[in-house]
Amino acid sequence: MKTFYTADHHLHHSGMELSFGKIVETFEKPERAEIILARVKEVGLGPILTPQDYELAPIKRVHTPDYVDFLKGVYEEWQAAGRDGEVWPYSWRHRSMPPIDKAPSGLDARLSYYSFDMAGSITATTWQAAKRAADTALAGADAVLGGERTAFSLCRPPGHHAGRDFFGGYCYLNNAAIAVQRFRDAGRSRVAVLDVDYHHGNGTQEIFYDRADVLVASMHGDPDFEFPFHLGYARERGEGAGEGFNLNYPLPSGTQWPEWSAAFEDACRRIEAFDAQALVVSLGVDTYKEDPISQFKLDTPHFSEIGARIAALDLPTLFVMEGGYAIGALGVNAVNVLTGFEQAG
Ligand SMILES: NCCCCCC(=O)NO
Ligand SMILES: [Zn+2]
Repeated sequence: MKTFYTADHHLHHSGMELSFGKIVETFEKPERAEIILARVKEVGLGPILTPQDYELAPIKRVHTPDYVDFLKGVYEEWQAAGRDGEVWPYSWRHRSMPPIDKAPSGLDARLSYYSFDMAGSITATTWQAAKRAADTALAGADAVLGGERTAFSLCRPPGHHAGRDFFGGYCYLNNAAIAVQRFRDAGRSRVAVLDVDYHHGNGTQEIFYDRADVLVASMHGDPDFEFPFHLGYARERGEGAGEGFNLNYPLPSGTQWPEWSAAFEDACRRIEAFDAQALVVSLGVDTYKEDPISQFKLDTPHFSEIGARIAALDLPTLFVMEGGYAIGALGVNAVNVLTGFEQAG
């Protein structure tokens, strides 16, 4: 299996985050990608390739031009406003407030307009890192389009919380969604997304919510207790032409393999029925029992089983790295999915 990776991910590193009331070192740190890369090398998964620069067109097939322009330029605006350090939004619209349909002009107002939380900041080089993560996903998609049965896009920063025009949850560009659109633009008429990350992929849901050509399935911590809180319920099944093509499997805190795998199996069967021509897996491994910010109880061998079951879908498959923060087990757990896939033959 080919792995696509770029050291440019080091260009993004938020200096802190607010976690359970304390200011801590961010859990989404560069070390994560290095640990996974080391494990890829250790098991001899296959070639490790640097993605080319795909420029902006494929990104703008998913994200709005105004949002892309905002992400590219906001750090410079921040500096021009006489500010130093990192760019942080700090206020968001409440459900009682009248909606607005275009971006305000003020810097802080636009920061709020184009985000939904302050899990991660925007540094001087975050845009470059996020853009290169999107390149990494595109390179993986092109490898699969070029005939590879599967590929691994070791993306960092992750992407599944980023919507058409908003960042949050450590995500700025939706790498998986950009890959999905790449498959669609190459003529794969139906593409499935299987999001196995512990958190609901709210961004991916939002991007494809009104579309019947992309089936999105996600099993995750129930939003009643878990980030991103505001959506991810089973009742959210898509809208318009997309009705029935969004599948949420919210699960309770403490979920163990039997319950998690039952939801996963149902999602796999729905993907089989969808008759997709390609599959994008949002590969988060924060479902692991010792993940510091998550509440599921999967164990390391289970990740191999996940990979084997995905292989049984018998689809051209792109794995796109999302979350996972248990530094000691992150590499083994993530790569177990990939070796589990390959060993299933
Ligand atoms: N305290 C912010 C938590 C962000 C969740 C990140 C993640 O792993 N999403 O999949
Ligand atoms: Zn996650």
